[in-house]
Amino acid sequence: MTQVLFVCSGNTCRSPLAAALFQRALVRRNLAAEVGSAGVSASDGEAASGPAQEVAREWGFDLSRHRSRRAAADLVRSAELVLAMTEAHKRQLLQMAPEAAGRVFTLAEYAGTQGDVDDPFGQDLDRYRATMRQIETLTERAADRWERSHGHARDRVMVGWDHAGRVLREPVVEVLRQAGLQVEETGPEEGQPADYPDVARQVAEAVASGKAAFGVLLCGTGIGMSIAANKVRGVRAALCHDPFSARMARAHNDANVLAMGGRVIGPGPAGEVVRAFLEGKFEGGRHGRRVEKIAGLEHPSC
Ligand SMILES: O=C[C@H](O)[C@H](O)[C@H](O)COP(=O)(O)O
Repeated sequence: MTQVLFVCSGNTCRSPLAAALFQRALVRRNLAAEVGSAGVSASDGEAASGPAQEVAREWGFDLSRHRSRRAAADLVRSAELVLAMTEAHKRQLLQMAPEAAGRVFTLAEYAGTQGDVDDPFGQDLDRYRATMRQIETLTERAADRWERSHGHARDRVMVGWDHAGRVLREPVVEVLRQAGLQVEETGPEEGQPADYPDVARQVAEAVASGKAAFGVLLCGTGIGMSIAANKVRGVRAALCHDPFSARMARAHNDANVLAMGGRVIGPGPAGEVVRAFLEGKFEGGRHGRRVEKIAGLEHPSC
């Protein structure tokens, strides 16, 4: 499966160059992903254009075996991330596969900036080189972002508590460490009070920014923590006090924060809930569509 798909018009120049540069940026970061490219108006089976092959060679790549393919709806739907060279390509992709909303960006947008990647088609070699440099800058930044969400952060979890949730801190952290995860902790010392929104905010922002793969929040009931964490864009906090709910929170809701209450559940059962949360795997499919709709609620249209 193509995990990261770069898309331009004909898939003979910009997108194969971007795929090659992004792949190299990942290798340099010790990361691996299936990277591919396609074109919204491509014919299948065309070689990369002569000048594209030439600049690729200058940068140390061999595009001679590249063959173009059309960015069909299935390909777009199945990719984890789709990076379009221009806003127009992005619009076309979303028209073709609206359910991919939230996974389709322009390359510049995903790289934290804006603008289209220039099309050098029919221009001299210097224009191709300029485009290559532009893509190189953007793919480096895109790889940094990919690393934040897929790199070492994959093993990092943040646990936060207030005075009433502190009782669960130890069993929760122990289960996470046993699972081989790196745990970052935040919360008051024994006997010190804390306002749960302050703690929830720290953990939720770490998750939303990709610094932590997920978070665990502990207060008296888990309710305040879950309400507060869910105010942070990109966070899906689930309040769970039984293993079934915890597993389903991952499987159906792709929850990235687990909230529990130290006045509701004991240390042993809390450990079981964390184990179930870790075991749960997001099922995608119809659940993916629904999670996209949750994300849509974060960007009201009026
Ligand atoms: O939802 C909120 C949490 O359960 C808090 O931990 C709780 O409200 C703290 O209450 P108190 O300040 O009375 O210990």
